[in-house]
Amino acid sequence: MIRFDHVSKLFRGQTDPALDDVTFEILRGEFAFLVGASGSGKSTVLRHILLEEHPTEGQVHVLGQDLQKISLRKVPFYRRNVGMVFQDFRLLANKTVFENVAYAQKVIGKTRGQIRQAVPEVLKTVGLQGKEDRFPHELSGGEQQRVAIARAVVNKPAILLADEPTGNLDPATSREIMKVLRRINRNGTAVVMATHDVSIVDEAKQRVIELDNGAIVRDEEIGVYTPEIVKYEEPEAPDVAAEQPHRQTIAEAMAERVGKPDRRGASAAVVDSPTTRLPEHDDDVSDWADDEEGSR
Ligand SMILES: Nc1ncnc2c1ncn2[C@@H]1O[C@H](COP(=O)(O)OP(=O)(O)OP(=O)(O)O)[C@@H](O)[C@H]1O
Repeated sequence: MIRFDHVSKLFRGQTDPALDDVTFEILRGEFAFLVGASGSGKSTVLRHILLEEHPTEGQVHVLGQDLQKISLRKVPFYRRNVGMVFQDFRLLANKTVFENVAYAQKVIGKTRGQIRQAVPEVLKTVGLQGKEDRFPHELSGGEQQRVAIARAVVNKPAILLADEPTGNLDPATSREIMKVLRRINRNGTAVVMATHDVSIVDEAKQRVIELDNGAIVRDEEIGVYTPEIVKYEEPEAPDVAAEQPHRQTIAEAMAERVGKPDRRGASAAVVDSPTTRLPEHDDDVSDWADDEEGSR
């Protein structure tokens, strides 16, 4: 559905690439987080998917199309498949909730009847029923973001891109917005979300792709924001006794002197000796156990 093949991006006038040999694939209906420090390249990845940037090297395929081959004329049609939400909502201040969402339908030529059906439906999905006539300044931040999400998905795009959608919201409101995004994802829309929100990522248990200086350094099917650092542990002290070369016991030395009896005889002869070593074979161990028992 979304495939980056060795994508590098060097912005004009820059010496370091914003994307450095980035390769990944996001499947239909997947939910993936993009994480990484500020400037690591998350927004640049999203802007490539939205066809706002072109790679310096490599290819981006979305919905089976090589984006480099889409003619300028077809870009608006392509973008209907990709909804986008931002940290700062970007609503039209002089339009109501209904009008903000309806606008996305109007520009692609939907009829009034279609709009009258689709807008209330999507406002219900994002939990804004009853607030159709409010203006953005009459809404909380979380509600404004719900409007922005409704506007982004009203045309039923296959992909929803979200660039820090919870960046301006408190933790409880962020969680609510996450629920809305998960609901949209469950309805079949792939969601790619760039975020710095540690608890949102940790709680979601979804795919996590981490960028560092434009390169992918981690891609986990079910990831967290920061993987646990593996603690360094001192290696266990070696088992000195086990590593010592075989030292002849008194019994063995005596046995050697009087001819060569079997090992059982030798062991049995020195059962109380403090210098006796444990026998090396299983049959010898059971013999030892019997002898120990008997000597107590
Ligand atoms: N239009 C541009 N011209 C030049 N450099 C740019 C441009 N857009 C982005 N960059 C640079 O590319 C790098 C990646 O930026 P990007 O915005 O993708 O990072 P990010 O991970 O989204 O950061 P943040 O978390 O702060 O949003 C940065 O070094 C940035 O300065």
